[in-house]
This record gives sequence, C-alpha cells and structure tokens, in this order.
Amino acid sequence: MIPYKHEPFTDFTVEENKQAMIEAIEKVNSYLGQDYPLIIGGERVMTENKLRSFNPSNREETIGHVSQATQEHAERAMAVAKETFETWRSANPAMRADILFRAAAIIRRRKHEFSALLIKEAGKPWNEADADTAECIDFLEFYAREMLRLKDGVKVESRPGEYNRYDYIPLGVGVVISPWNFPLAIMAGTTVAPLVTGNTVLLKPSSNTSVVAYKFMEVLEEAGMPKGVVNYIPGSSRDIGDFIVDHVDTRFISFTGSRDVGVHIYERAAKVHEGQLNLKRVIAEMGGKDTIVVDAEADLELAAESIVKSAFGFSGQKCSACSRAIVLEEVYDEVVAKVKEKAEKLTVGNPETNEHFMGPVIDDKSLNKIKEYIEIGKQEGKLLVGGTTDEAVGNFVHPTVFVDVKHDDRIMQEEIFGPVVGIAKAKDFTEAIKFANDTDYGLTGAVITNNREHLEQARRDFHVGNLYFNRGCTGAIVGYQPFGGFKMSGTDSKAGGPDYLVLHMQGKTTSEML
Ligand SMILES: NC(=O)c1ccc[n+]([C@@H]2O[C@H](COP(=O)([O-])OP(=O)(O)OC[C@H]3O[C@@H](n4cnc5c(N)ncnc54)[C@H](O)[C@@H]3O)[C@@H](O)[C@H]2O)c1
Ligand SMILES: N[C@@H](CCC=O)C(=O)O
Repeated sequence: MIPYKHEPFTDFTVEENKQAMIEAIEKVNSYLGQDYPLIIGGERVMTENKLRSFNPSNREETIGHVSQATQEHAERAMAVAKETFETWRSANPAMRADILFRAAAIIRRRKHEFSALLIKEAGKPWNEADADTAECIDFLEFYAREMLRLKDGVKVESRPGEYNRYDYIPLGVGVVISPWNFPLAIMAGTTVAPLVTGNTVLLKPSSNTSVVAYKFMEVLEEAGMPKGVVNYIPGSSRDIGDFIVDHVDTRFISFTGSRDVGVHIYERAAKVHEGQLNLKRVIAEMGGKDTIVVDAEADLELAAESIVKSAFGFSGQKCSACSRAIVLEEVYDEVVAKVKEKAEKLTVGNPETNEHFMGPVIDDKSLNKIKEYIEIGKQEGKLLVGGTTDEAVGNFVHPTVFVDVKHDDRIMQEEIFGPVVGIAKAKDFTEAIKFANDTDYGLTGAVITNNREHLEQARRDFHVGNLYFNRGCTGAIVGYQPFGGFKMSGTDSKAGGPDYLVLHMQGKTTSEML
C-alpha cells in the first residue's frame, strides 16, 4: 500500500481539464429532475412525499425529487442497522477498509461528474467543487489506512505470565447528520468513518443536497458495501430529527452543522430514555466566527489576499471562512485599501461557466439572513464594498466589507455564513489576539506576521482548533491539517486526523493469565 497523499486539485486552465468538466456538466444535465428513493437495508423505498432539490444559481432548475423519510421509515432503518451491526461489527477490518479504497477509486474515475453535481446542487464554483470532491477521496483513502493502523489495537504492557491486549471495538448504530456546504466531503467523511470502524449508520443528509448523497450511496454499494450498513434516510428535521437522536438504539450521533442545532442535539442526546443501554456519544462540529489577525510587521499584500480569499471563497459559506479581521492600527488604512481593491474586482454569477469567483448562496433563508446582517452592519460600521444582492434568477450576494466596526459588534460576533467580513482595529498585537479570542467560537484563525515572537505568542494564546500562519484560514487538508474547533465550534473531533476513528469505537481491555 502506498503512503497516504492528498488528492491533487485540478488545473482548469489546462484545456483538457476544462473540456472534461464541460462534458461532466452535460452528463449531470442528462439526469436532472429524476426521482430518488430512500435506501433501507439496500431496498429502494420511493415515497409519495418528495422534496425538490434545486440549483441555487437558477431556482427553476430541478436537480432531483428526493423521497422523504417518516418516523416509520427511520424506525425500519434503525431495526435494519441494528441487525446488520451483529455481523458487520466482526467483519474483517481490512475488508471494510477495502470498500473505502474501492470507493475512492470509483470517485476518482468520476471526479468531474461529482464536481459537476456540486456545481449544480450546491452552487459551488469549479475550483471549490473540485476541492470538495478531492477531500471526499482523501477521507476515503485516509480513514481506510487509519483502520489498518488501528485494527490490532494499541500495544500495552504485560507482566510475566500475563497477556494483555487493548483493542478497539465498534459502538453500534450511529446517526450521521451532515450539512449542505460540503455536501460530498463532509457527508462522505462522517459516513465512512463509522462504517470502516464496524458501526452501522442512518445517514440523514441535508435537504438542500440530498442528490449528491444518494450518488455517494451508489458508489458505496458498487464498492461492495453490504446491505444495511449505511441506510439513506433524507427527511425533514422536524419529522425525523429528534426521533433519530432520541432513539434508544442510537449509540452515537455524528453531527456537522450550525451551533443552534448542534447544541439542541447535544442536549437531547444526554437524556437517557427507558430501555436505553448506553450513554450516547456525540460528535458535534459546529459553526465558526473566524479571524485573520494582521500584524504591523507583515506582508500587507498577502494579508489582503488572505482576507479576501478566506472571506469570499464559496461566498463565505464555510465554517472556516474569515468573517472578521483584526488589523493593527499602524497598517489598518493600507490593509483596508488593499482589501477594497481586491474585493471590488471579484465577480458573482452562475458558476457553471467558470467565469466568476463567486456563485450563489444556498437558499432564500440564507439570503434573507445575510441581508439582515448587512443592515446590522450598516448600523454598526461603514459599508466599504458590496452590500447588494441579485435575486432575479438565483441567490447572489455581492462580496461585502464593513470597516470601522468594533470587535464586539454583532457582525463581528455572530455567524453570518455568507460573503460578509468586518475589519476592526487593535492598538497592539496582544490586544489583537485578545479581540480575536473574544467570540463564542474557536474554529479557525490566521495570523499574518513577520515577527517570530508574535507568531509564537499566537501559537500559545490564539485559542482556535486550526490556526494558520501567513496564509488564509480555510482549506484544511485531510491528514495534513486535522480539522475541528474549540468552544461553541464543537467537540474538536479533528476530522481527517489521527484521533478521529477512535471517536467511533470503544477501547476493550483483555487480560489473560498464561
Ligand atoms: N465545524 C465544522 O466542521 C463544520 C463544517 C461544515 C459546516 N459547519 C457549520 O454548518 C452550518 C451550515 O450548515 P447547515 O445550514 O446545513 O446547518 P444546520 O445546522 O441547519 O443543518 C445541519 C444538518 O442538521 C439537520 N438538522 C437540522 N435540525 C435538526 C434537528 N433538530 N435534529 C436533527 N437534525 C437536524 C439538517 O437537516 C442538516 O442535515 C454552519 O453553521 C457551519 O459553520 C461546520
Ligand atoms: N474543512 C473546511 C471547512 C469545512 C466547513 O465548512 C476548511 O478547512 O475550509
């Protein structure tokens, strides 16, 4: 087996790659509008009630009509997952890992098709879609290798006449609840981690992006996943959300999404229901309010570039997006001028033709929330760039920059999840780190500095799960920059890291007298 290496990104300036993506978009166009069933125990279950998944760049375009699970379907899926666990838990871990390796190979072969679907269903620009697909492949390759590393447990000491072992065994049935913003990578990563560790899964993907999740289910089946190991049950959170979280047979919940929903799930999972045999484990990866700090001794061109790319890549719809910048007062005006110049050059539009840096935001709810925050920003600071939308055909918001805000203003504290960034001043580096830390979240951050002492100060005092120096604060790579946050950003599960799979298992000690 070759050592893990992350999947390279595609260079779309190469004509051949560009043509391949155009053909992939045509292929996806050829299957738009189909009906998609639930998958329970391998069986396709088409329901009357379906949700229309649409293209956020062009709301009229239907991606698919997706069957919606009821509590009865969820109950059936739970029964199947519970039964399947009895065999799957003792399946050879190397065989389980092989399914992931095969799935990675299948997706690599169909890479541009998956990216094209992400362009259509999530409104991702080509480069962002390509990165999402690459990250999916990375999760498959990385977790398969991780399982091979952990399959024989961890060595513990034994005294003479004693044989001690420390092994990891799976937990049981897991509920995986994933967001729409990394509809392939995060959905796949959070599904295959429990799968490869010997658990069975109820997968409830985001309603906005359930078609890509269905296509991933097909890949797992083609790769050899037995029936009932992952059960695909898209559905309304109101109908089945609490039901699957509360279920007595749910052993763990892997949630990625907003803070409010994460906290709600965390609280509900703590309640022990009658007949429940285990305390539920919760992996919750939630929102962010991520800061780039710009020191006085810094490459200011790099600073502005990092702020703009991290704030506006995928329209700021990343938990890692830079939504606040804290700039030392000596260089504030210069950084603001450079950010303005760069942000004004960005264009927004349908990502399908790869002409624009930014695509749409995901839906009306998101659009309205962003517009509300733009109004709040106008009260709290000065609008420097953007602040406008184009809603005729799709959900487009122009890159928006507020300056002269205070670090504790609402737009500098609350997750907006759109292309809006605020820039505030600090009098010195210590104050900048204090302001950076002063949010409820603790996911990502970056420091742009040429001062080694300040860099070490930030390494010690800037309290975020993923801290970057002299670069932007988005774009963690599986296996290179394990990803997860502190405080109200979640349980710091560190997806794509060496501790991740262990969260889906329990340690078992055996001690035999010889
Ligand atoms: N920390 C991370 O790794 C990470 C990664 C991606 C996204 N996010 C966060 O996710 C959010 C954006 O995603 P979103 O809008 O899909 O989040 P969301 O919280 O609205 O939804 C996430 C998932 O939870 C489901 N859900 C909603 N209510 C539920 C309930 N009561 N019970 C069970 N399931 C329920 C949704 O259907 C969806 O599948 C942002 O806050 C972003 O920061 C975090
Ligand atoms: N892992 C991604 C963010 C995921 C959340 O949206 C990044 O590092 O930018």
